[in-house]
Order: sequence, then structure tokens, then C-alpha cells
Amino acid sequence: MSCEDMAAEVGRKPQFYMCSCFTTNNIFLDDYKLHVRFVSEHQFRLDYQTQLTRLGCVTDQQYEEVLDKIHKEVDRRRQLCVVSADRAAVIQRTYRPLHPHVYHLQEAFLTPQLKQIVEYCRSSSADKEGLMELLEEEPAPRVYRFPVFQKSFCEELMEELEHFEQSSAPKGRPNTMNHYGILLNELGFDEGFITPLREHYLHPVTSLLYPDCGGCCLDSHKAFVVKYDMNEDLDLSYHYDNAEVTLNVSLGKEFTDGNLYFGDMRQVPVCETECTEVEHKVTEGLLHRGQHMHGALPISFGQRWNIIIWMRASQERNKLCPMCNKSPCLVEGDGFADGFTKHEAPLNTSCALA
Ligand SMILES: O=C(O)CCC(=O)C(=O)O
Ligand SMILES: [Fe+2]
Repeated sequence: MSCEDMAAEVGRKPQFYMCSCFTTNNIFLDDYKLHVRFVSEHQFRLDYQTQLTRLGCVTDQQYEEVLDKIHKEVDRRRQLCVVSADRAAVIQRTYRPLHPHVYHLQEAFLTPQLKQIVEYCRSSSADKEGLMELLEEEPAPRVYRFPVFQKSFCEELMEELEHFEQSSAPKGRPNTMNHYGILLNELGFDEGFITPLREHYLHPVTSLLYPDCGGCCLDSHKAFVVKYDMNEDLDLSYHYDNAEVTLNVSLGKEFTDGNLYFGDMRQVPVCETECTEVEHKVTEGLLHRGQHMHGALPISFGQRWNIIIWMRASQERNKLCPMCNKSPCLVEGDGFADGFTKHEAPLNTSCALA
């Protein structure tokens, strides 16, 4: 029985937390394509001044601009919990969806191939080798590809998201790297769509593919849509996700280039890394470990929309926060927060499929 099932049985939902490093670590400096940690000006100068100078931050004014951006980002993160809950409440009260049915997962949205894969994974004799026979060839080490959504569903979902974008509803952005994404929890996709997709369809698959990195005990997620357009974001810098396992599904529309590239796990030095390019194919999902470093090359034409589900396993992240690499220092958050929980899973929790 999973941790989540157990909590459900005793009639309570697990409470999720953030790690306090959220307000100090992994602050992305767009202009220099650099992730930094900021605890104090003194620490920041010691840790980054030489590197920033090498990257072209040479005048006092440029340095002040960097500090200003960091302070703004830290403030945004400190207020995020309250601001995000406010936005979700306003959206729920005022926004009228164009396609209300896309908020509730239906089997008809999914491809026959995904249903077949999941049915196999749920069977008692399932093993990784058998599953691999149903998947397409691994495009990069431990990156797996399979068709996820029907084309018609991808189109309706994008229409719904465009309708939301054009509405006057308040919008939050997924992270500092994507300027044009949409947070699916604020829009109301978690309960009826992403949670059942994760629990009933993705979890059986990740249990077989990634038992060594939390794939067998996923219990929360953060889901968002990223959008690339010729006049907006074109690409995404090299990074790792705040996730144990990530699903990235290409929704459309029409685009040229914009491949993903995968390097090594985040613990491996970049200078020892060779990257492999992986193409996005509309309707298909790429499943990868969250700590597997990756980025997205620029599109050269059109518009690219992808749904990203960062799936989390509290059992795994409670041991080590993937963002600061330390034992997490828990702070309260809303909803799934960043997927940490207070108690280690009880000893009798097994990773067997329910
Ligand atoms: O643009 C993409 O397809 C990748 C997005 C991504 O890696 C992320 O948002 O974490
Ligand atoms: Fe990512």
C-alpha cells in the first residue's frame, strides 16, 4: 500500500511542505544563463563575482541590476504561496472555461498505446524487460518515449489554454526560466486531471522504470504548460527539474526544431558530459529522471506547447532535497507544495503496485 493510500484510509490527506532553500537557491539569472544561491551580499560576491565578470557582468551598474533581480525574485518566492492561492481563488470565481470537459481526465483522451502499456504494467507478471518491448527505442539513457494523448485532445487543451491566456484572469508563471507557461494547479487541473493521470496511468509505468529514484512511490506533482513562440521564449537553458520523474508531452502546434538535449545526471561535472538530442513529436511523451540534466534548443518556426508534469516522491526527497542537496528544512506550503512530508514512510510501506 502506498503512503497516499494509507493516509486516505485513515481519512486524512498527507500534508506537503517546501524546503527553505526555495527562497535562497537556484535563482536563475536570465542575462547570464546562470543559477545562483543568495544568502547574503557577502556570500554572493565571494561565490559568483569572478564567474559573473567572465560572463560579461563587468560594470557596477550591471552588478547592481543582478542584485536587484535577485531581491525581486526572492520577494516573489516569499509571497508565492499566498499570491498563488489568491490567483487560484479569483480564477475559480471569475474564469469561464471554453472546454470544461478537458479538466476531467477521460480514457478517451489517452492513446490506445498508453492504455496497453499501463494495462501491462498493472498485470502481476509485469517486469521492466516486458515493458521495454512495448516502448519505443530509448532516445537517450533511461529516457522513454510513448504516445500519451490523442491529437484531438491536444488541440482542445491548447484551445482551452489560449482562451485562458486571452482572458483577464490572473496568471502565474511556472518558474523563472519559462516566461510564457501556465500553472495547471492554479487553473484547476490537479484534482480531476493530473492526480488521476499520475496515480492510475503514470505511476504503474514509473514504478517499473525508475524504482531506484522514487518512481515507485510518487505521491505529488507540479504540472504546467510551457509555450515557445518566435516572439516569446525560444529555448530553455540547461537545468534539472525539482522532480523525481518528469513527463513531458508535446501538444503541438506546428514548430520546427526545439529539440530537447539530455546530458548526464546532475552530480556529473558538465565538462565530462556529452549531450544527446531528442526530438519532440506531437502527442508523444518523454519520461525522464528529474535529476537528468536537460535543456531545449530554440525553435526556428511556429509555436511549441508542451505539458510538463514534475512528479515527486516524498519518501525520496525527504532524505535529500534535490535543489540544495541537503536534508530538507521544512516550511509550510499550499497544496502539494514542493512534495516533502514530515514523516518518513512507515516501515511496512512497500513499493509494490497497488
Ligand atoms: O521545453 C521543454 O520541452 C522542456 C521543459 C522543461 O524541461 C521544464 O520545464 O522543466
Ligand atoms: Fe525540465
